[in-house]
Amino acid sequence: MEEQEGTLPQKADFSGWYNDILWRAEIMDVRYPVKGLYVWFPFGFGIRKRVYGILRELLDRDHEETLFPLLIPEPEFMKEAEHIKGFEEEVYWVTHGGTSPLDIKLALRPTSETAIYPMYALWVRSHADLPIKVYQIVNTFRYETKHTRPLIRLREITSFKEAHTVHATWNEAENQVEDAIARYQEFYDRLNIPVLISKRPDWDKFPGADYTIAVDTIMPDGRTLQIGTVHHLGDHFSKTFSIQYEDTKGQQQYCHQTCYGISERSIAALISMHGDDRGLMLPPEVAPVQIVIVPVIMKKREEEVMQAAELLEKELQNAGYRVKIDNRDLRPGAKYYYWEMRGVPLRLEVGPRDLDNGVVMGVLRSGGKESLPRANIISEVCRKMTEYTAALQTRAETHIKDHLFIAKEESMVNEIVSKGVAAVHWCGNRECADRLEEIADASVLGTEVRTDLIDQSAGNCIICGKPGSVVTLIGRSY
Ligand SMILES: Nc1ncnc2c1ncn2[C@@H]1O[C@H](COS(=O)(=O)NC(=O)[C@@H](N)CS)[C@@H](O)[C@H]1O
Ligand SMILES: [Zn+2]
Repeated sequence: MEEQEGTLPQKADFSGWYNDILWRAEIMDVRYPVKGLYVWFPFGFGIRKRVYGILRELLDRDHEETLFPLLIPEPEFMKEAEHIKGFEEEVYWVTHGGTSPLDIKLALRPTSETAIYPMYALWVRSHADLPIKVYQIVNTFRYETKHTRPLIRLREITSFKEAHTVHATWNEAENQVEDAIARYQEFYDRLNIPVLISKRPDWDKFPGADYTIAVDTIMPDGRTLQIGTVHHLGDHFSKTFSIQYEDTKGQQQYCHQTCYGISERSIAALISMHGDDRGLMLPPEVAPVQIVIVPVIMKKREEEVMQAAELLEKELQNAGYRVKIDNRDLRPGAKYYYWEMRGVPLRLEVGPRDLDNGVVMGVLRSGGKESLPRANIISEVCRKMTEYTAALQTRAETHIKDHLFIAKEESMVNEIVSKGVAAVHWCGNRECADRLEEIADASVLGTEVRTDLIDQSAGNCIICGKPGSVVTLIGRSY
């Protein structure tokens, strides 16, 4: 990629920073000639590969991965009324095969319920076939009319992980919902991304679901980003698609289902959460390059330094690290800038003086310079990576604390949501929510909030004063 001119905007100008870093750190090329469709640069794809590698590791404990077709025949897509209402404005249609019009037009999956569930009706016969826990990681298509944005709001969602499970009872499906939430919490913990988990209000649940639990994070500009959702589908879809099993008494029963999804928004959150004015800051587990070695070339001892650097690279590679030596003909400062932009956790500098003293200079991307004894460099690097990950985790924890505020009265809400998420008491009726959303110019994110950061005891509705109201999150979202 051609060297980029200019400098990365300050992170305080988050929108400018975010757009700029996507190409300056070679994540996504936004120049593709279709609105809402973007191209992964190989470096960005290296991050995606490792992020989704963690997701697969967590799901593969007790799910099976598979693949369903992209194209959905109109009759199947149009079967579930609420689902259609929720997606009819967003679905793309294929109407021709070559020059001949298709007798049945085909939807590009916006999500795959109506592709998968007719097949589940064939797969499920008896109690013994349950539970089914299957997921796929595919591209899906949604004709988003709101402002599209790379990794945040795409028309082709390139990395849509969707899990679809089938159970004998509503309660078993509810247990699966809880299990999925725990898995998502574990996934975001591994990425050091702090999340707020809450139950979406009824008018904002997934079309066709009984209820939706959402995983939100707070972006640097205080707006929330929904980075995962878990839906309890009850028996809505099983009745529509006749997914039934014969129970132990020989009775035909409708199944109960869940589905839960994560997209490349997880990567938008990863970039935004940890990045700073110098670029990305990646957790070691997902960094395409974990360590960069920069040899400090002094004319007379160049040969010796390069040999030492190559030996060090070998040793670290054998220890399992993703290492690169940067021996380009560039000033050291230009090299530091280049790799800091790409979020490399640890830089090791090797110069003649370091050789004489038997040390290697270690510089963590999260800050801090320390000369490390060359003799036990492997354990030293491991120690530094642990220190680095702890720094990311601390930033994550303070980030939520710094952006979540209790609002005791209406007048406080507007100020709070301009820089974070407000926690208020809400009686649960729609009029109060509408009034609240109007005052705050924000939306009700959810109730039954899973966090120990705020006192969850009931209080008086912030709008109508009704006692026994529940703690509710209000925020401005992407
Ligand atoms: N246009 C979009 N661009 C990027 N990510 C999106 C987009 N629309 C939704 N998402 C992400 O995809 C997740 C799942 O989408 S969803 O509509 O909530 N749920 C489903 O589609 C269910 N079938 C679960 S798989 C959302 O939580 C959100 O994080
Ligand atoms: Zn009220």
